[in-house]
Amino acid sequence: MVKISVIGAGNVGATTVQRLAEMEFGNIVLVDIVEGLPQGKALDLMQAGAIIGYDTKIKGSNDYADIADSDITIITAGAARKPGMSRADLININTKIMKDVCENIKQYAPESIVIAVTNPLDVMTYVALEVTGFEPNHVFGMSGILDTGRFASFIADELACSKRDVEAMVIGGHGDQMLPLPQHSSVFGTPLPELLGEDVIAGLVERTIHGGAEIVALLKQGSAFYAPSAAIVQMVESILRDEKRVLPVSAYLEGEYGQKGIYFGVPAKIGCDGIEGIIELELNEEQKQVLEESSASIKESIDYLDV
Ligand SMILES: NC(=O)c1ccc[n+]([C@@H]2O[C@H](COP(=O)([O-])OP(=O)(O)OC[C@H]3O[C@@H](n4cnc5c(N)ncnc54)[C@H](O)[C@@H]3O)[C@@H](O)[C@H]2O)c1
Ligand SMILES: O=C(O)C[C@H](O)C(=O)O
Repeated sequence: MVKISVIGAGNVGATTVQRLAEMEFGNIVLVDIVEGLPQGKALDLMQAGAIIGYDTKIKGSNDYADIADSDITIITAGAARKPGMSRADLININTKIMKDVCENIKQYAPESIVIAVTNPLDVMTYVALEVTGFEPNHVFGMSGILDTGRFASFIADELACSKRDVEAMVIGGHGDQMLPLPQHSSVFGTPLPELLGEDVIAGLVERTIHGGAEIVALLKQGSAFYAPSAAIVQMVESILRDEKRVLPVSAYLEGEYGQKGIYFGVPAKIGCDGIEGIIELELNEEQKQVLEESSASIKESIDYLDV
């Protein structure tokens, strides 16, 4: 039986468990440091199964021994930003949490594929790699599917078309220097620049880049979790069903896109062995420059880390 563990029973963690339970992929363990929180949410989600009609077993726990033999471990533990903060402002508090979580994953679930979600995403995924010592293709981060989903949603709204017919692409770091790619985005095969004017596209790009902050400002407390959990589940599905879908994820680069030794959002083939290939897209000079700036800020944060 497949086993998935979700660390962090907050907004992203609990919503992810809800979606996973409804998909009936396998047994789920939900871990948090707050006593009673994962147990209470697990019980509630188990009871929902009797109404919705799923038999997924969900265990809430404060004990990492319960994640033993997990096939996939998803890390959502950590602080979310408040209005006015950048994701990078979370680096100190969340590095400490990631270290604790990843030491436990290394001890109890050494064969597991790790999906990091905690922000600042690309840097926290690097912490997960360093602390677990797992193979880089088994440690990667969720961000690009979310950013791409936001871009696709804004494109669909602008064109008054179905989101299902929009293919969008966003690469780079999960921060203010992420790079939405209009020429690699299309609606039913027609590239975006043939459908919308430059100014309109620029507006959609800008809104995508600040999509997370827009929600943080509206919520006033916490950050997005419905779209993030949907993105996590898409990654889990591609792994467990060995779909080999090409999805934008934060992957460890070893020369691709001219980058080495950092996690960066790129399209990657996701299957039962985790990241099974990285796809390099054609970029113009201006886009290459944005990627350089984005990677430079990630490298700076990595140099500052104490791991
Ligand atoms: N990568 C992305 O695209 C993306 C999207 C959304 C949220 N996030 C990030 O995900 C993280 C969680 O967001 P959220 O909205 O669920 O926050 P939340 O505050 O609702 O939940 C976080 C949970 O982590 C738990 N936690 C803290 N330290 C822990 C530890 N050492 N072990 C286990 N659990 C611990 C807390 O008790 C809390 O229940 C944040 O860092 C947020 O910025 C990333
Ligand atoms: O914006 C945040 O802080 C959370 C997440 O990274 C997001 O993009 O929604």
